[in-house]
Amino acid sequence: MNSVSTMKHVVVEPKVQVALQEQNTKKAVGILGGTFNPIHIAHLILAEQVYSKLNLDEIWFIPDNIPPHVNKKGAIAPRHRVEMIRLAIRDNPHFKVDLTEIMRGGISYTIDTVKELRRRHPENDFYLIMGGDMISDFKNWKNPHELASLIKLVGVKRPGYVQLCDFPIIWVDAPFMSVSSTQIRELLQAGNSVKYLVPQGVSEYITKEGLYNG
Ligand SMILES: Nc1ncnc2c1ncn2[C@@H]1O[C@H](COP(=O)(O)OP(=O)(O)OP(=O)(O)O)[C@@H](O)[C@H]1O
Ligand SMILES: O=C(O)c1ccc[n+]([C@@H]2O[C@H](COP(=O)([O-])O)[C@@H](O)[C@H]2O)c1
Repeated sequence: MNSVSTMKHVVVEPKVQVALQEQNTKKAVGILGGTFNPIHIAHLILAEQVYSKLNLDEIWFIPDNIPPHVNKKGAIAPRHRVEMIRLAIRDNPHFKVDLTEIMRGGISYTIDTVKELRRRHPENDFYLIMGGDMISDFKNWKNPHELASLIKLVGVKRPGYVQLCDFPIIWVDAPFMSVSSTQIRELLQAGNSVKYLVPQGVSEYITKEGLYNG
């Protein structure tokens, strides 16, 4: 007997039916926040691995306006970071860029973003994707307990970081990648190539706009 004919004999209460329908119609969206200064291959690879392994419908890249971390302030203008994300994801129909944080302005706290996204998109079920460095630091974020109660947390391990966290994390395996935006900025400042570390369109944009020159 196949599963479809088995299902015919299962009586599902109306309340449960609604819950099941809601579950099935909600779009599963992974959100990856970052400064993306600039976006690089590790961002793209980890996003694709999470998309595929958690069977999500979309991944939204959310560039921050002003990053909460003091040491991250002074990133290049949002318009350049957004354009580089657009160029990096243009061939991938399930990757999107979302401008919630840039439009809101000010310091980009994730709790504010998650609340705004849940209000504007009740049709979606959101998953917050974080690299291992973010996971280690998560307890120091603004309202971490409330945040963890509003969204599922997804972690991708990152070399050099202790992946300890008291919050429930869905860990997704991805190739261990030590690439970082810092490393790319340093290579560019020293006049070295970043070919293959960022998509070709991003590398061309950096050259055309003269970004990250020494
Ligand atoms: N190599 C990597 N492995 C796993 N996660 C990563 C990696 N690079 C970035 N991430 C994750 O991607 C998200 C956005 O990262 P972000 O834009 O800060 O890039 P970054 O490379 O960490 O930048 P920077 O070097 O400027 O600190 C964060 O959750 C971060 O942990
Ligand atoms: O909400 C917070 O308190 C908070 C503290 C640190 C980082 N974040 C978010 O984590 C993401 C990665 O941050 P960053 O600074 O490494 O680019 C980005 O979306 C930040 O807004 C959020």
